[in-house]
Amino acid sequence: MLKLDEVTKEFRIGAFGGRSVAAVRNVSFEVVPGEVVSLIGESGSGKSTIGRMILGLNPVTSGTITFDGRPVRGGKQYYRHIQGIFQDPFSSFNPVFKADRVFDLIKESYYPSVPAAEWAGRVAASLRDVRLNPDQVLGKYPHQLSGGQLQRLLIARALLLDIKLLVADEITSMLDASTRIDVLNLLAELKTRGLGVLYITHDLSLGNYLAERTVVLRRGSVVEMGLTDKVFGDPLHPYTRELLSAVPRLNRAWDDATPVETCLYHERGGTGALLEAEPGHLVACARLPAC
Ligand SMILES: Nc1ncnc2c1ncn2[C@@H]1O[C@H](COP(=O)(O)OP(=O)(O)OP(=O)(O)O)[C@@H](O)[C@H]1O
Repeated sequence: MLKLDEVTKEFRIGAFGGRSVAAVRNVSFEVVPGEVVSLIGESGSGKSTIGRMILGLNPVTSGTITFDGRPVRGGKQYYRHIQGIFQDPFSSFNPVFKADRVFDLIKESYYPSVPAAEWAGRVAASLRDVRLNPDQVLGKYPHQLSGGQLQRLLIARALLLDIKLLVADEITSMLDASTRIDVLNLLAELKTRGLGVLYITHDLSLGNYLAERTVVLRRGSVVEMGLTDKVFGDPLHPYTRELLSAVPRLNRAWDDATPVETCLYHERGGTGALLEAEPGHLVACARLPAC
């Protein structure tokens, strides 16, 4: 369904754009229908940049991103199948309009000929799908709804389309613990309907809870990926181990703590490409500059 092949993103920086910074380097992975893939890594590792490229909001510098075999192109038809939901639900709503205007916009763009009564029925069904009571959320302004309700409203909006892939970028990080679990359970339920989810998070426990497969990103490069059970149960890259064992410590950054001398592959002539440690479990050499 979604395939990233050697995707690199460089941003021009500096006063006249004279320098560039590589935010994402040679990243390849796939998301298939009915699967949650979690993309994890510390702040600045390139997770959101990948999400934005998939959503057609940032162009790739090199490599390809394809959806059902076709390159990402943005536009109405693309967004019929792929939707993104972001960390701060309030930023997705215009505070001067009622929150349910997001449904009107979908109707105007995609279903102009659907009669109003039928559309109201579809909206109500979609809200119930995300366990919202239409009577409690329709007709309200964004500030009258909670963050969790707004996130679910956005998922309900996506469900009104013929959605196949949801890019969920830190969508639970602003929610309280119980609402977070509700939204995660909702995502878990959606995948049973065949939806693919790219779940972007820096919170390892949430990725573990939800995802069939996990991609670990460090400084724009994939350092390890595979079945979540394998990556979490038998982490091979020192950075993954450090992430998994990390208890926040005020005076110590992850980078300082990463022991690169324990790389399993360097002595075997690792080239920077991911090596298959066991079927479906890939890991990078930890001593190479890209790591
Ligand atoms: N428009 C931009 N121009 C220049 N640099 C950018 C731009 N967007 C992102 N970057 C840089 O790219 C790198 C990756 O950023 P990105 O937002 O993808 O990281 P992230 O893993 O999502 O971080 P966080 O978890 O904090 O959101 C960072 O170094 C960031 O400063």
